[in-house]
Formats: sequence, structure tokens, C-alpha cells
Amino acid sequence: MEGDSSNRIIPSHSKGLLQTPELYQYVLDTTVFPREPQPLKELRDLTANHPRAMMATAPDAGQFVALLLKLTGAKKTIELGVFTGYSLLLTALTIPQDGKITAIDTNHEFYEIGLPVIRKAGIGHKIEFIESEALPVLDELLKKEANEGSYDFAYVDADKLNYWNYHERLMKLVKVGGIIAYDNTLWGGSVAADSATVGHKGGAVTQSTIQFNKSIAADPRVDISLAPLGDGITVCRRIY
Ligand SMILES: C[S@@+](CC[C@H](N)C(=O)[O-])C[C@H]1O[C@@H](n2cnc3c(N)ncnc32)[C@H](O)[C@@H]1O
Repeated sequence: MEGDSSNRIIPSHSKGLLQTPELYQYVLDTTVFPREPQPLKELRDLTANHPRAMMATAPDAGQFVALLLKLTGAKKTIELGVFTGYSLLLTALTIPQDGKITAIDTNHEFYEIGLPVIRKAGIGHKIEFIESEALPVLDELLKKEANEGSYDFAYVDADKLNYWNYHERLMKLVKVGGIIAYDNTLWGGSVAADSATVGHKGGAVTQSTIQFNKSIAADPRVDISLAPLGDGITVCRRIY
């Protein structure tokens, strides 16, 4: 991996949460990139020059999600916020052959960028992509009683202002003992930044993420851990 320029740290991966960029690069070089499946690397390279590349799930957070999927033996999953498909592809590569992912995004064009890699990886049959706002799809799913408690795993990476709305619905869709993972819960460190030094401290997403983090911490229905990987990823396990 050394000397491979596509694996050099780029702003889209580093959210500046670790002490130095070199330390983050170290984590990627020693632990993440050497184990990253080839299709994921291909998709990451394909996305690297996209003007919104910073939206992709960071590879270290992605590796953690894949491990969670394996630890829990997840088979039926749901993903809110697909972009070019990094987290979707890693989920599809990880769950069993007969696993299913319902993937929702308002933007089909982003998804189409990654689609050739997804197809080539031979896991397209596991994916149902729905082009829509996520909230109405979740509400629709909840109209069918059979969907309640039927998902093993949910990955949330869509519009941050709706995270709590997603949480309330996913708490019904995910089974007891199932996992909901929320990406970007440290929002570039702005959740704890000094307003004098960080101009966007008062931004709507920062404020909403601060509130979300408080609410999740106070939610007795879940076990939680906020892992400072990528841009911060909060993992919840539904208790009841
Ligand atoms: C941070 S990106 C997702 C990154 C993706 N998980 C990955 O690994 O590349 C957020 C995505 O959410 C989508 N999005 C924004 N608002 C949405 C909404 N209300 N419902 C569904 N998707 C939404 C955007 O189109 C964008 O592709």
C-alpha cells in the first residue's frame, strides 16, 4: 500500500478527529487499507475526485461497520443515504448471499456513479435501491406489520437534521437486539468546538447533532457507543 497515491490521506477521509493527520494516516495504512476489499478500493478511487467526495463514509468507519455486521450476523439491513455506495457496497460484500439491503437516497445520479463497481462485484442481487426521501419510505414500511422488528441492522447517513425522526422509526423496524449505526455524530468536531474558533458552531447541523447525541444518550431503549472513527459513528443496540 505504501507509495500508492490513492491511499494518501485526503480531506474527504480526515475529519480531523485524531490528534494529527499522520496518526489518522497511520490507522488507514496499518489497519484499514491493507484489508479493504478490492471493489471498495475501486469505488473509493472512483469517488475521490467527485466534488462531494467528503460525503462518503470514511474507510475506517466503514471497516468498523463491516465488523459489526459480521459480529451480529446481520442479514436484512436498511441504509439511509447511499451517495456513490461505499457503505452500501461494504454491507453487500459482508452480509450472506441471501442477505437483503433496502437502500434509500433522494439522488439516483450519485448511485449510478458506483453502480458499475457494485454490479461487477456480483452482489447487486442483495440490493433494493429506492430513490426517495427516507422518511416516507420508513413510514410506508411501518404500515406493514410484518416489517416491524424485521431488520437486523440499519445504517443512517442521510440528512442529519432528520436523525431523531429516523431513530423513532428505526426503533420499530429493527429487531430487539438489532443495531442502528449513525454516521457523522461528531460532525467534524464541531459538536464540542469553541464558538470563537469554529464559525459553524452555531450551524443547524451542528446544533441538531448536539441534540441528537444528548437524546440518544438519554434513550433507555438502546445500548450505545460513540466510536470516534471517521466523523464519529454512534452505534445503538435496541434493548426493547
Ligand atoms: C453522507 S452521504 C451518504 C454517504 C454514503 N453512506 C457513502 O458511504 O458514500 C448522504 C446522502 O444522503 C442523501 N440524502 C440527503 N437527504 C436525504 C433524505 N431526506 N432522504 C434520503 N436520502 C437523503 C444524499 O443524496 C446523499 O447521497
